Formats: sequence, structure tokens, C-alpha cells
Amino acid sequence: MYRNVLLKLSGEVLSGEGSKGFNLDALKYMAEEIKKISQHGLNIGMVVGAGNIFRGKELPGMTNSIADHIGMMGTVMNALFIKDYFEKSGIKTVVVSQIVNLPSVRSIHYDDIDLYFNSGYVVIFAGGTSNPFFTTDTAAALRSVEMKADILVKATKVDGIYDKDPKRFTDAVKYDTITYEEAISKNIKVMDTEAFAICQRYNMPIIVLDFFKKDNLLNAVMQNKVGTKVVPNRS
Ligand SMILES: Nc1ncnc2c1ncn2[C@@H]1O[C@H](COP(=O)(O)OP(=O)(O)O)[C@@H](O)[C@H]1O
Ligand SMILES: O=c1ccn([C@@H]2O[C@H](COP(=O)(O)OP(=O)(O)O)[C@@H](O)[C@H]2O)c(=O)[nH]1
Repeated sequence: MYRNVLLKLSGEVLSGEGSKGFNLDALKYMAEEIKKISQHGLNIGMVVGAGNIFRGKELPGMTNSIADHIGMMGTVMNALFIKDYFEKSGIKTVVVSQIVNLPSVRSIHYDDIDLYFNSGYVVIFAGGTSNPFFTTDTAAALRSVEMKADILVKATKVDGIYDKDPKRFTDAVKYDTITYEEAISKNIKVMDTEAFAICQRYNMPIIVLDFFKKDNLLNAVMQNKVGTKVVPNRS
């Protein structure tokens, strides 16, 4: 079993694919899937996107950096939304971020993060990388390295990495494993190149899986075969 897990969730996991806002059924499902892994006493870090609220690129007329600031604020809104629901479902959760000063959000300090994990808290890293021009995939890569995760799980709406976008091409072929090098050179769009490059540099394995299939997350954490794994070399 992986003991230290960084879970990246797209914002749309909160709203339903292609939708905006919050869907309580989606949140309930998320809490159930997280409970299945948290009861094993793992260290669970989470990075959540904001696609259900706002992505910087969605308003092309805006100043890029300001649009991205709005996007980052969206990740804080999502994190607080999840925290409140998780706490009410019996999952101890803390939100940390460097971009806001709110009583419900704590600053990021490495020593404290270890304390939160040791006390059984899920830690939600909100605010992305704290910088415009990046995405929450890159934030997830950074946070996974910072928290010394054993695995970065990108939980999304496709069941792995394909040779082309499976939502657009019905003949797309799925990889069981793929190397960082291949993911970057083939320009695989499921995560951004920056995120793949950080994981490659620090040897952080990635699993891309379908979050909407029950027990997929649990199976990944148990090291059962699920989704696609990104690795240094094909064995
Ligand atoms: N080669 C590929 N393999 C798998 N998914 C891909 C590929 N290329 C593009 N995608 C798309 O990437 C999407 C997953 O990214 P998504 O979870 O939307 O990320 P984010 O919301 O963080 O941008 C899927 O919906 C899928 O359609
Ligand atoms: O480090 C970061 C992370 C996110 N964002 C902004 O926040 C939005 C939401 O993040 P993302 O697109 O990664 O969300 P997801 O698609 O995963 O829901 C992005 O579009 C950016 O505008 C940013 O500026 N810097």
C-alpha cells in the first residue's frame, strides 16, 4: 500500500463533467471514496482545481495574470467547500494556502503539515502554485514532491493515458505504463508538460485514473493495477 498519497482532483469532479458550480451528489461520492483510503491511516494530501468555477483561459479579453488570480481563488473556494463537507462526514480536514488570509485557511509550514498528517488530517493544498501562468496539475506535482509522496494520483474523467484524447478519438489506445519522456515527447494533454517534467526530475510516479469508477482510488492506493502509471522506464 502507498503510505503517502497526493491526490489531484479536477474542479469538474465537484460539478460534473462540463458543468459549473457544486453538485452535492458529487461531493458525497468524493467523501465516500476518500473515506475508503483514509481509514487505512495514510497521509493524504489533496490539490483541487477550479474548472467548475473559473479557468484563467475562459475569458480571453482579461489580463492573463488577473484571470489566473481569479482561478486560484476558485481553488480556495473549492477547498473550503470540500473541507466543510468532509468534516461533516467525519473526515478531519485542514486547508492550507499561501494566497489568502482567512481564519478557515492556514499558512503552509512544512513542520505543521507533518503534524496534520500525524494527527490524521487530510491536507488540502489550495491556491495552486500561488503563481499565475500555472495550473493545479503543476501545483500537484510540486506538492507531491514537497510532501514526499509515494505517488501522485491524478483522478479525472478518463480511465488512463491514451495515445490520443479518448474523448475525441474512439480508436485511441490506452497505455498501462508510459515513461515521463514519452508523455512529454508525445505531448500527452492529460497533464501539462511542466507537471510531467517536475515528476520526472524528482522520480515521482503518477497514476492517472477514472475517479468516477467506484474503488478505483482505493485500488490504486493498494497498488492494484488501475489506470495508467507514469514511470521512469518501461520494465
Ligand atoms: N492522450 C490523452 N489521454 C488521456 N486523456 C487525454 C489525452 N489527451 C487529452 N486528454 C483529456 O484530458 C482530460 C483530463 O484532464 P482534466 O481532468 O480535464 O484535467 P484538468 O481539469 O486538470 O485540465 C480528459 O478529459 C481527456 O479528455
Ligand atoms: O498555480 C496555479 C494554478 C491555477 N491557476 C489558475 O486557476 C485555474 C484553475 O486551475 P486548473 O485549470 O488547473 O483547474 P482544473 O482544470 O484542474 O479544474 C487555472 O485555469 C488558472 O487560471 C493559476 O493561475 N496558477
